[in-house]
Parts: sequence; structure tokens; C-alpha cells
Amino acid sequence: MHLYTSQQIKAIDKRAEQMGMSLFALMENAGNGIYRKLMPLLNKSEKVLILAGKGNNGGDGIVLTRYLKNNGNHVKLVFPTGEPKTPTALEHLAFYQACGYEVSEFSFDLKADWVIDALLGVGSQLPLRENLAQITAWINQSGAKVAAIDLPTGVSSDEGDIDEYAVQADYTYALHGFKPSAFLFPSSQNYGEVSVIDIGIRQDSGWRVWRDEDVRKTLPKPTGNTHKGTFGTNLLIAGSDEMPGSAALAAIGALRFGTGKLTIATTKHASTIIGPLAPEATFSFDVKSAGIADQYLSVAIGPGLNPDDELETFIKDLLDQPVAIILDAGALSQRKYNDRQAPVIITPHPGEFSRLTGKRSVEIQKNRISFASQYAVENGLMVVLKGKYTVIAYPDGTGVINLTGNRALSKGGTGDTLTGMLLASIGTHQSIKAAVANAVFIHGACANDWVKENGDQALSAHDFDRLLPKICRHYSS
Ligand SMILES: NC(=O)C1=CN([C@@H]2O[C@H](COP(=O)(O)OP(=O)(O)OC[C@H]3O[C@@H](n4cnc5c(N)ncnc54)[C@H](OP(=O)(O)O)[C@@H]3O)[C@@H](O)[C@H]2O)[C@@H](O)CC1
Ligand SMILES: Nc1ncnc2c1ncn2[C@@H]1O[C@H](COP(=O)(O)OP(=O)(O)O)[C@@H](O)[C@H]1O
Ligand SMILES: [K+]
Repeated sequence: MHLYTSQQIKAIDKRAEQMGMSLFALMENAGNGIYRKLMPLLNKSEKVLILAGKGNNGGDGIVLTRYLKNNGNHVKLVFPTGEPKTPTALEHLAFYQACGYEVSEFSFDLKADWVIDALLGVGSQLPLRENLAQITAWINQSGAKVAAIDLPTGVSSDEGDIDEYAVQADYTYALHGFKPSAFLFPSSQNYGEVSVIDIGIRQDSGWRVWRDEDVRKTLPKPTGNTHKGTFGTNLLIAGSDEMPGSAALAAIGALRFGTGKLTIATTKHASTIIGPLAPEATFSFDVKSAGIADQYLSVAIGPGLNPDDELETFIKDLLDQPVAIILDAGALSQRKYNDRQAPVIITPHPGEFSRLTGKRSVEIQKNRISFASQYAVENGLMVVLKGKYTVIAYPDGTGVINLTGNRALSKGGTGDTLTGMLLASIGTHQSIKAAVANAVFIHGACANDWVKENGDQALSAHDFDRLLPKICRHYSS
């Protein structure tokens, strides 16, 4: 479940060869792995058409064809843009032919139940040349089920760009690891269901998908001898007279995700609204940044706050204190982060990240992973870039992608709840990296659970009050 850019894949191939694993063997593993994934989906009577390109992506298609033929499937191999050019694909073509198997002529009149897109992989450059675009357009209107090898042809590997005629796949078999575009926009929409094929090389990427088993392994287990102070007191600086609800929703997130003690710094008026919704919280009406680390384990600031000079000065002072800080919503602005020991976590959605970076939202969506990572490394903080496929970028250049969550979350207030969950999470976990990833994962898992029974219309952020206990129990048992 790791991610690799096209450059990394090329370097891996080279290193594997130096270590004695030939590209011929890797291609064999790729074709065989795809065959094993595809087999359960194929009906023996279905016609399969393998469209192989001139590079090594086409070579994978040749290997897959051989396995399907060995198994007695109805399968045709065609080279619609010409025979392969790379030495490894040619070696596999020679072996394929030595087995007595043939290559067919491509024609736009061919009919198939399945089309396998083995045209371009990580070696592609957009836009598609015209002869290839005609073929991908034909695939898309063929009515066949489409499985792509490594990438749908016409989709960039490392960015969210797609060609106008990019293949729209139903399934994509990513070799060795995901390519970034599987989680970028609009490219991810061309992938269909993606799975990774193990081709026998060690996984060594700093980026990966955060999975169920990671959560189960790292979510803190309840220990016998705890008291309310075991997890420290967390401070939430949130809510204003006009936006008291944001603080309440963040408080629900914190209280339901394991905070021991919660203090909310807000206005007196807001406290009268927050209090009944989060009776466990205490209030502070005159919070000072000096000495904050002596009183509080971690601080989250921003939900329901209006950005102004006074807030900015407060945050600047707060950043000088040795305490873990989560900055969200009104607390997100362009500023310089000095070196500090205690962690800083920022939680922008793409619009907020656009304000922080000066880049347009559409560019951010095309490059969510690299932009978040660059910002995290340059500023020495963690970035939780929210939305579908939330990106969690760590300051050491590594990171994870979260796959839980759905559009039921696209509602005002759900981000506030996440901020509260993050506040609780960093107090209860040993590892700050896992703390952030688990909060994001469980937040999304709550929404996934919700839609199973209720559809994606009606979720409200305050529903986390009852969803969190159930989902936390599920992952910690
Ligand atoms: N470790 C792994 O993961 C392994 C990965 N493997 C596989 O290798 C794949 C990478 O193979 P690769 O490097 O040969 O490149 P590939 O994607 O076949 O494309 C090159 C061809 O595309 C053409 N072309 C490019 N752009 C174009 C355009 N716009 N429009 C039209 N044509 C265009 C280009 O033409 P040229 O520019 O040379 O004329 C050239 O012919 C990888 O994705 C995976 O499937 C396994 O086999 C082994 C282990
Ligand atoms: N389509 C989606 N798939 C997965 N998660 C989503 C989706 N839409 C929104 N979310 C999640 O919902 C939350 C919304 O947060 P945010 O945009 O800050 O809203 P608000 O500020 O109104 O609370 C984030 O955690 C985001 O990742
Ligand atoms: K492909």
C-alpha cells in the first residue's frame, strides 16, 4: 500500500537489476500478479482484448496474455501503435511466440467483453498523440469492461492531469505501489477500483496508505490504572459570539475521542451555548499564551474564530510556547514558523491551503500530495490537507493518505469535530504521526458507517457524538 512516483519506479527497476533481479523477471511477476487478480472476475466465455503499447507497459500485457491463453481464455493480443521497442518487452514477445501464441491485427471493428489497457504506464507523457487518443477514445465507447495496467492510459502518473481522451478504467492494477495520481484530482476518477500488485521487491517508500491494520496496531488500548489526568488537560481555543457551534462540535470530537480533561477558551456568550452540549468541559475567558505549556498538554485553536491582528499576535506568542499546537480554520494564515521542538499541525481544506500557499485550488487538487509535503518540510510542521483522500504530510518528508470518509462529510462543522479529535488524539497516542493519522481515519470511518444505514444526505457534525463511541470500540477491540 505504498506510493511511488514514476521517477522512483524507474530507480527501483534499475536497482533491482543491479541486485540481480532482472526486468524480465519483474515483468513476469507483474503479468502473473495481474492474471491472478483478474481471474476471479473473468467468465471463461468472455472475450478479452489486450491492447499493448510499445514500452514495458505493453510487455506486462504480453505476459498477461500468455497466462490467459495458458488457461484457455478467449484472448487476443494486439499492438495498435506498433510492435514493442523495449528489450524486455521484446524478450517476452519472443517467449510468447515461442509458446506458439499469435499476435492479432488491431481493428476498430474488434468486439470484446473486456479490454485490457496495456498501452502506457509510468513512461507516458501527456498529451496523448493523436493515433493513441483515437484508440483510447475507442476503448471508452466500446462498452467493454476496462482493466488498466499500472495507470489508465492518458492519466499522468505523478500529477492529477488527464488527457481529454484518457481511458476510463473499471479496474486498475498498480504495479509495486500506487502512483500519486490515484489520489489526485481529476486523475483519480479514471482509475476505477485500484489494487496493488506485488512484483517481489521490498517496499521502501516514505508514503503509504493508512490502513485498518495500522489503526488497530496503533490506537491506544485502555490500560487499567488511569485517571482523568492520565491523558493531560487539553485546551481548545474556539468559538465566538457569532460562531459558538464550532467550539461545541470540536468539543464533541475531543470528548468522544478520549480527552481526559478539556478546557475551552471562548466568549462568555458562546460558553452558554457550548456548556449544555459539552457539560464535561470547563471554560477560560482570559487565556494567556505565556505559561500555557505548564497547564496544558496540547492546544487546538481556530474553529469559530475570526482571523484578525489580535488573533495573529496571540498565535505568534503561542508558537513560542513548548506545547503541541493544532491550527485550524480562523487560525490558518500565512506566517513564518520558527524552529520549535513541540509539534504544530495545520488542518486546511483546499481553499484554506490556497490562501496559505497562494496557489489556486485546482492546482492544489492536482498536486495535493507534493504540495502538502513541500509545505510540511519547509515549515517543519504536519499538514492535514482535508477532503477526499486526505493527505497527512509529516515534516520529515514522509506521509500517509487516508481513504476513509465520503461526501456525507462535506458539511459545515465536520472539520471542527476533526480538530477536536486531533486534540484528544495527540494526548493519548505514543506516536504523534499515528495520532494524527488515526484521528483522520476514524473521523472518515464514522461517516462510512453512517452512510451504510442513512445514506449520505443527513449526516450532521453533531452525529459524531454517537458515532465515535461505536467506531472507536470497533477499532480498539
Ligand atoms: N517496477 C515496476 O513497477 C515495473 C513496471 N513495469 C511496467 O513498465 C512500465 C513502464 O514502462 P516504460 O518505461 O517502458 O514506459 P511505458 O509506460 O510503457 O511508455 C513508454 C511508451 O509510451 C510511448 N508514449 C509516451 N507518451 C506517449 C504519448 N503521449 N502518446 C503516445 N505514446 C506515448 C513512448 O513512445 P516514444 O516516446 O518512445 O516514442 C513509449 O513507447 C510501467 O508502467 C509498468 O507497466 C514492469 O514491466 C516491470 C517492473
Ligand atoms: N468527499 C469527501 N470524502 C472524504 N472526506 C470528506 C469529503 N468531503 C469532506 N470531507 C472531510 O470532511 C471534513 C470537512 O472539513 P472542513 O472543510 O474544514 O469543514 P468545516 O470547516 O465546515 O468543518 C474534512 O475532514 C474533510 O476531509
Ligand atoms: K496502462
